[in-house]
Amino acid sequence: MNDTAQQMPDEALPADAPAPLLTPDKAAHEPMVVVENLVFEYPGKRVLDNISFTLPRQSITALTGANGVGKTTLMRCLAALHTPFSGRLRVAGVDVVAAPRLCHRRIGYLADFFGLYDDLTVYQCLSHAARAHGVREPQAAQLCEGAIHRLGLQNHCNARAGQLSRGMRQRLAIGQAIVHEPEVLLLDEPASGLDPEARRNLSQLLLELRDYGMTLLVSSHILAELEEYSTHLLILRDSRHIHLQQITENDDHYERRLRLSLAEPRPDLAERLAQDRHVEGLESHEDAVTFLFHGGRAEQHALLRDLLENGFPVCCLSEEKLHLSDAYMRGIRNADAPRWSVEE
Ligand SMILES: Nc1ncnc2c1ncn2[C@@H]1O[C@H](COP(=O)(O)OP(=O)(O)OP(=O)(O)O)[C@@H](O)[C@H]1O
Repeated sequence: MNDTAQQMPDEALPADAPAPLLTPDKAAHEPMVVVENLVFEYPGKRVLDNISFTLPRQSITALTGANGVGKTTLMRCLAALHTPFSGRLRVAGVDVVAAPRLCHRRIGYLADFFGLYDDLTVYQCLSHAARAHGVREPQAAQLCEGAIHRLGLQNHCNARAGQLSRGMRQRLAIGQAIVHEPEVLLLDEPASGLDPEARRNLSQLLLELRDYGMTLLVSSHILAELEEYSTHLLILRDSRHIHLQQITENDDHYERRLRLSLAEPRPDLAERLAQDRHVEGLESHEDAVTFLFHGGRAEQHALLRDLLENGFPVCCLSEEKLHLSDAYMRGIRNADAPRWSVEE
């Protein structure tokens, strides 16, 4: 589908128009998700008040925040299931408010409490979902086969949904959300109720979908699990404040925690490090110091060179894994941050 078609309101979309297939290179200049000044209200209650952010293509963003802050509401707005009071929402190049049906074809959405047709087989569930997204034969059969393969459901095709385990039901529900090969996948608490092995499989699956070209937004309260696959962290702090942070390396500049140890102790080490503007959150340990470093490889090299030139006997400078819970606590606490804060 070309860009002109993307701008068409839903009235111009034939009911039986085939669903668009994943085209990762389309409209590559625009972020995959663009939210500008989003306002949403339930009767008498404003839940989202002027929220703005963008999500890059092929990212996996962990959406988190306190219970009741509005994560599900935000997802439902993005999925064109809630109509905002005001604001601009574009997903995969589509204006969500002007063209919700077209948007549904570009998006896969898994609700926090999803239902399945328990009497249908796995294959029938997927086939029904594909057709509901406007896909016709023979493409529907091809897409069902693709989803079955991608989700490892080969041995369950003829099983009824009602007979599946919790983990397999979750897989099938994700299969229904991706069968039409959407560009954006929204998953609301996808890991709830899954055992550790099923969670690990889910993490692997989400990474594979990202590698396949999808952009994912995943809400969860379980930060350790989000950490396994997320590239970005989106914290809804309250109805008016949202914080976006890149948490894995996809270019040279990203926040990392470094550990530095010396061959012999130097009492002036902390003071020296604190002079570097890229260094923050210094902590002294028995045999090392750790700190957050906001800079690229060149800045890290400059820091090391400076220490060596000033006679610090550096014996090790290594990177520690940055825990999502640290990033979350800093993002949540950062009350002085602007309403839309971004950290890269
Ligand atoms: N249909 C509704 N009518 C009125 N208020 C609602 C409705 N749905 C949700 N709310 C309220 O809107 C706020 C945001 O709810 P939402 O479900 O989006 O939060 P959440 O961050 O997803 O919560 P949780 O982490 O508990 O799943 C809550 O205060 C909730 O009570």
